[in-house]
Amino acid sequence: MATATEIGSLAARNQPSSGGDWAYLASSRRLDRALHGAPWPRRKPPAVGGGLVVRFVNTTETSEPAADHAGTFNGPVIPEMPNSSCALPLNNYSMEEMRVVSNPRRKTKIVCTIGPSTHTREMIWKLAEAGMNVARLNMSHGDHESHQKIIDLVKEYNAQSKGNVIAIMLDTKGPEVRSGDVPQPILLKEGQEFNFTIKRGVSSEHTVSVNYDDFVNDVEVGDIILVDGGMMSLVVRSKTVNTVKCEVVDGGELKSRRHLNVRGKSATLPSITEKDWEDIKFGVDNKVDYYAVSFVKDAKVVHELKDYLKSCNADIHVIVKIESADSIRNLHSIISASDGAMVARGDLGAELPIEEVPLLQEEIINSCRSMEKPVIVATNMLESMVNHPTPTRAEVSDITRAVQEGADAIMLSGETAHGKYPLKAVKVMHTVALRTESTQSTSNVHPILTPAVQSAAGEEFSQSHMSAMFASHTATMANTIGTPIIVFTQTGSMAKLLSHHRPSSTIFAFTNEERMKQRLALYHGVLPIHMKFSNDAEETFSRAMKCLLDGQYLKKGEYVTLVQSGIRSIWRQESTHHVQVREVLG
Ligand SMILES: Nc1ncnc2c1ncn2[C@@H]1O[C@H](COP(=O)(O)OP(=O)(O)O)[C@@H](O)[C@H]1O
Ligand SMILES: C=C(OP(=O)(O)O)C(=O)O
Repeated sequence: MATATEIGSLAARNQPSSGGDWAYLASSRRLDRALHGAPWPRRKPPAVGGGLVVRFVNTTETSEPAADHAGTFNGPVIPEMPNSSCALPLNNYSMEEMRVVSNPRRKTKIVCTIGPSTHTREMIWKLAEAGMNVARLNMSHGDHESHQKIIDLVKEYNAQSKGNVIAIMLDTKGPEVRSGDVPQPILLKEGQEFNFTIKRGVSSEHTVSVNYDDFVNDVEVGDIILVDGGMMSLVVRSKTVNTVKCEVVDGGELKSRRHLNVRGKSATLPSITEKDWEDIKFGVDNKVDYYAVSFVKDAKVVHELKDYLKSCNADIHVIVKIESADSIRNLHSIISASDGAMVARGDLGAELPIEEVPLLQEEIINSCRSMEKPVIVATNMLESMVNHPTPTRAEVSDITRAVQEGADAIMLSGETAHGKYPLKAVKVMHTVALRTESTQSTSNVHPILTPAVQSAAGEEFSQSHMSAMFASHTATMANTIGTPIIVFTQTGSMAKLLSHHRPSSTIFAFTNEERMKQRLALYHGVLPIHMKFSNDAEETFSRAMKCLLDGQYLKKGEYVTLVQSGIRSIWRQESTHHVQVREVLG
């Protein structure tokens, strides 16, 4: 174990970067060379993480289907070491990724919606290697058979890869209103009359079905109907028993199953519909990791779902989608009842004025952060990449903003579900997130102190107060001395708490629960690793160190912060929490 003197000298050698990586690059002739294609000079990385590291990297190209030619980002997963009980992915970087990074591992996680462009074995593997951390199944599309195939493929990937892990998120359709299926897109022209009917199966030049029987009752003459969050819009001119007659305001191509929102109104449907309950049962049967619950109006529905899950002994976490005026009104209670939230900007920006969306995004992220819940920013992040191989600069800024605001994860929807360039989209997301994170030195990442930590002083200390305090201090200490954190967890609780405090280096979360490894894939900065725990603490620690050394995540002589804590005590007899700084021995 490192002595106090050793730790002191460690801190002195590792000042956090202050000027930012770009400032360093820009002031250097290396920028010239980078722009003109000359090779980068090799530079010795500092002995311990925390300072700037110029990585010299190899070009990695993989063969891609169709139009998409992205390189791998998480790198190939190394085969299991003969003498090691775990294996980890190596970080291989493509030429385009050559840049100054202070930490080569991305902390912000990437959620990919799986659809027709990506539902094959080959594409799921490639998405995983390109940086996908969570696979999202949107139950608004496809059937149980097609979703089952995707779940089986992700599980097969997880079983094979060992070093990498993909969590599965089932997104409920919810009480959303959609137009029906159309054999081919219907062209809507500004000024023309167009009708929505509650009769099923209608699709003509002038009329399409709506999947919601009360649609005619809910809308009024003068209401604005938004298609696909405003890509097209219509004004209601009159109604009959079955039909809403409109005039097209902004035209476009109406495809199958498009979102319909009435500006300023929520549908009067229950948050969890009959179809949702069937899909939820399907999720229980398949042991998915997360539900993303659409159109949550209040905390009651979250409690109802959680009670149901408890009754079937299902350990599935509930992410609430914040996408309606009602969910904003009840934001605090909804998030507090949940296990995390998604800023579902598509419907949010249709129900509420679009200029509110960025402000609400920040508010939702801050609410989640203050309640120690993970938060996902979703929708349109790289929308132009559905059809184009490169993003708009505004989209790049959008990713940067979500990362700077502290989101745990950022999400791709159509980009990976039905886009032409799914792998390139993941690659862009990865690169932009990584670059943004590289500018976030410890000095500008302020952990949000939770009420538990803030109120702990002077109050009676509960176990959860103690854990929150402990995580906060551990993260601060690891930042100060510039060490990675190794945590041993059965319930995931201490890994999540540490993630909440956003330490500057990776949190290696060792768990003996396969399920926990999958769940932790969503959390900011956490690299989950499954490993059998021994009854002997020392034996387990050295297995973990060996595993990280084999995976080249640690080097001999480096220091690590090693944490034992959490709800269920492992190995500890007298202390409730335990942190040590250790030197990695070869
Ligand atoms: N499982 C699926 N099967 C078929 N198409 C899908 C599937 N998942 C997503 N898509 C397609 O990708 C698009 C974007 O995905 P997403 O944002 O999740 O859906 P939406 O915008 O319709 O809510 C969908 O509109 C749909 O065209
Ligand atoms: C993510 C969203 O929901 P969905 O894609 O399920 O409609 C959204 O509305 O932004």
